[in-house]
Amino acid sequence: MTQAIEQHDAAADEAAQVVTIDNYMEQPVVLDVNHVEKWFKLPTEQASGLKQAFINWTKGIKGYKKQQVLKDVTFQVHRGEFFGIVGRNGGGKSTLLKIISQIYYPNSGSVHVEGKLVPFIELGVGFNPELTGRENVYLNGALLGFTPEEVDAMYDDIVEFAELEDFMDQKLKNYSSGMQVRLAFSVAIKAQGDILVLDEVLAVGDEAFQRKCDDYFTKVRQDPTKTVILVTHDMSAVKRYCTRAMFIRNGEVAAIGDRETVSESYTLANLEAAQEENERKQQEALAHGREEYPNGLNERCPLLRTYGVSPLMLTSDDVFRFAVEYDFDETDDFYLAIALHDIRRGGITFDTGARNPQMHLTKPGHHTVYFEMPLDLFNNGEFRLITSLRTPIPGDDAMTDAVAVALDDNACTFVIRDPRNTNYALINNRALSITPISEQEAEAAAAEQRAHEHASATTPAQKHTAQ
Ligand SMILES: Nc1ncnc2c1ncn2[C@@H]1O[C@H](COP(=O)(O)OP(=O)(O)OP(=O)(O)O)[C@@H](O)[C@H]1O
Repeated sequence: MTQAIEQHDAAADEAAQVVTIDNYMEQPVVLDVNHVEKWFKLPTEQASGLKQAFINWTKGIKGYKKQQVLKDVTFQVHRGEFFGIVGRNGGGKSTLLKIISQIYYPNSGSVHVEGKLVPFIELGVGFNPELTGRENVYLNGALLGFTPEEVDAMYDDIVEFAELEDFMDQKLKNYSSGMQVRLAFSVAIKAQGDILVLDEVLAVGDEAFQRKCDDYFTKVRQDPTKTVILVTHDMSAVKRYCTRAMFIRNGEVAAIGDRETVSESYTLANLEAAQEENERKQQEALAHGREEYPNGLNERCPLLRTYGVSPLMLTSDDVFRFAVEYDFDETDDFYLAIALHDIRRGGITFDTGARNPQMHLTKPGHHTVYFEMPLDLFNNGEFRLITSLRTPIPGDDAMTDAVAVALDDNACTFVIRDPRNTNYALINNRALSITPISEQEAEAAAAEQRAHEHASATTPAQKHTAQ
């Protein structure tokens, strides 16, 4: 009995040490990034010879332009944290990881690392295709600063995790790319480092290996001595593992803090960027004419797009206002049909119907129409409005032809993020509630409903007779 209690206490102590958003500040800082700036010189005008170089110099032409990739990046990671870094392509995440891993040096600012850092940021670095799997493990171990004896001690573990027991004496060049990734990743995580730096590793390997990585991350998250810094585009990975996260946008820290807030800022930035990009493409197409039509559009209807007029991230209290821009010149009798697609849960949540009188359009040509939709029923989620332009089929009151559909970039995606919405259901608990009642209340209410049903089923004439 005493032993059982002791065991329980030990487990409780261990659990108490798991680093979370609430206690990470109590842990020592293991990565301190201070005002880091990084730029690259991109060549502009090549000097073809000494003479040209001299002429360029006299004219003050530098022959390169400075591309600033990181701007005043400052953050700290504490021991035991699982720290996520997110951002769009080209935002500077990999460059930051390379600076943290001392592959690049910053142009200004400083990085201080406490403990042994193991990077897994680019496949192939530290591996030689002409060597066997076994030799590569030792080579990589040496590059990470381990002695051959230390690699001996972890070798079996690495091979077992990679599930490559039968292949270790084959040359790496004969491995499939998935096998190479497995070996490299196994070395990185089984090497007994203090800080593991990973770039997009979740996107590699087959399903079974990913599950294994998933188990590993779940375990390492509970270990207060191991720190993980993970760059990913996968918001579900951020929400599953990370203590905290940081969003890097155009080389700057756009958001840092709890994983929900950061992944929301990232989602919003993506939605806004997609909408801006779509707008730009439309303008370009209108100015220069189209060579080919986007998915869903055609010569008859070269433009149909739905876009948010309201912000794209809203709460259940908001009303979402959006616009549908179209270009259709054939008839004065056509309709829009709008379907609301629930991206998170799947399926069409709502559909206006193909011949909704409110969606009847009468102006051919290039126009924009505006709509509003209250969101008070909905829970948190991501929703996409898919619009189609339809013409009635002559002689049929119900059927229509879909002339064009606003899909992909032409559809509009918005998200509802309301801190009051806590469950997964589509309809929020202010729109619909399920409340516990007693058996007596249930029986009494049901009896009343039955009596009411009976009374309304009885015709007035019968009622009269009964009286
Ligand atoms: N060695 C280099 N020389 C010149 N420019 C570079 C170099 N490395 C990165 N860049 C530039 O720096 C910018 C940031 O790149 P980086 O790879 O850090 O972004 P990222 O956020 O990791 O993107 P992704 O998600 O696509 O991996 C890009 O514009 C890239 O072209």
